Amino acid sequence: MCTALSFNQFFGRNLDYEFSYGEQVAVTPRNYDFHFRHLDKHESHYALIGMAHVFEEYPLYYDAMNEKGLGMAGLNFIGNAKFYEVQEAKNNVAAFEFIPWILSQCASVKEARVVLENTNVCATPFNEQFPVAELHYMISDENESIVVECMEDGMHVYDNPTHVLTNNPPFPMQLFRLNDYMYLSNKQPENNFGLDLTAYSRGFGAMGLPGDLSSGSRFVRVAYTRANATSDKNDLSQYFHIIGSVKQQKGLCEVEPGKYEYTIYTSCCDLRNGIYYYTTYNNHQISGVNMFNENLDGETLISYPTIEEEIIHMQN
Ligand SMILES: C[C@H](CCC(=O)NCCS(=O)(=O)O)[C@H]1CC[C@H]2[C@@H]3CC[C@@H]4C[C@H](O)CC[C@]4(C)[C@H]3C[C@H](O)[C@]12C
Repeated sequence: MCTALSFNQFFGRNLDYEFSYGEQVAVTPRNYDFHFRHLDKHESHYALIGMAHVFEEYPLYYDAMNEKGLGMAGLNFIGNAKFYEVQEAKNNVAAFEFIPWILSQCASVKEARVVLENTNVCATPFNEQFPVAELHYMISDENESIVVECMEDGMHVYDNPTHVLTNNPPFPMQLFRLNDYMYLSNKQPENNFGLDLTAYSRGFGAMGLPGDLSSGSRFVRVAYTRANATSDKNDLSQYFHIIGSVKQQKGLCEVEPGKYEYTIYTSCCDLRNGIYYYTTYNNHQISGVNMFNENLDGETLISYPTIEEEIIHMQN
């Protein structure tokens, strides 16, 4: 399972899975040619930074942002995602090209909405080794988030006032479930029993907040956490705490005998400053790659391997 989060200028996700495809922080400069499969288009575009599986110098992005401060992440949407046949009147974009397509030309969610109207996301696989991944997407800038779900009955674009996304079921059902939890509160509850009862510890107001790892429960938990989290000059730290409310510890979700889904990495794009921060399961220290420290006018991909070993700052 995965979770995406946008919190003020910070945007990113937990990547939860039972194995890693081998990913790197990849910077795509403005003159890199994406060779869009169904489009005859090679022009200079916005530069991108994000987490990608790099295959023969091509970045298969999982989540990324561009130099204008727009972010986009793909999360599993198994059994519900459906991509389409090539359609003449539209811009045909393979599902694996969807993140580059949006981020290379849109500076805001508002602009992305316009481009989406004319986009047909196609079921063209990258190659035989990588069949089409069944994903849905969150797109955010500093102010707004939307969710894009390509399904049997067409492409849906939803406003996302929660600024979070998990996996199944479809987004409107996730949102509806919040109705069941509107009583959750950061304050102590009132006693409605007419009996002599006491709230004998702090934190009673959120009793009933789902604690399990299912997608629907993570949605409620992270939406509640984000809705109540305070914001100050330490928002980067706060971002990691909010998304940390739904991280997956190895061993808690067995997907086949002896194989466990866990949070492989957590990313955090600083949309204002072009810095891609991340932590990995075994390295709690935040690492960062600043796209503006690279030559963004180049043509070749720049990538940094993720740091997987714990780095501890010893003080004596
Ligand atoms: C497995 C991940 C989702 C994790 C998740 O959501 N876990 C919930 C589990 S649960 O389903 O809810 O139980 C997803 C997220 C992004 C994906 C890559 C996107 C680029 C590329 C697209 C190609 O077409 C196929 C290969 C490719 C490298 C993809 C591999 C894999 O598919 C990635 C990593």
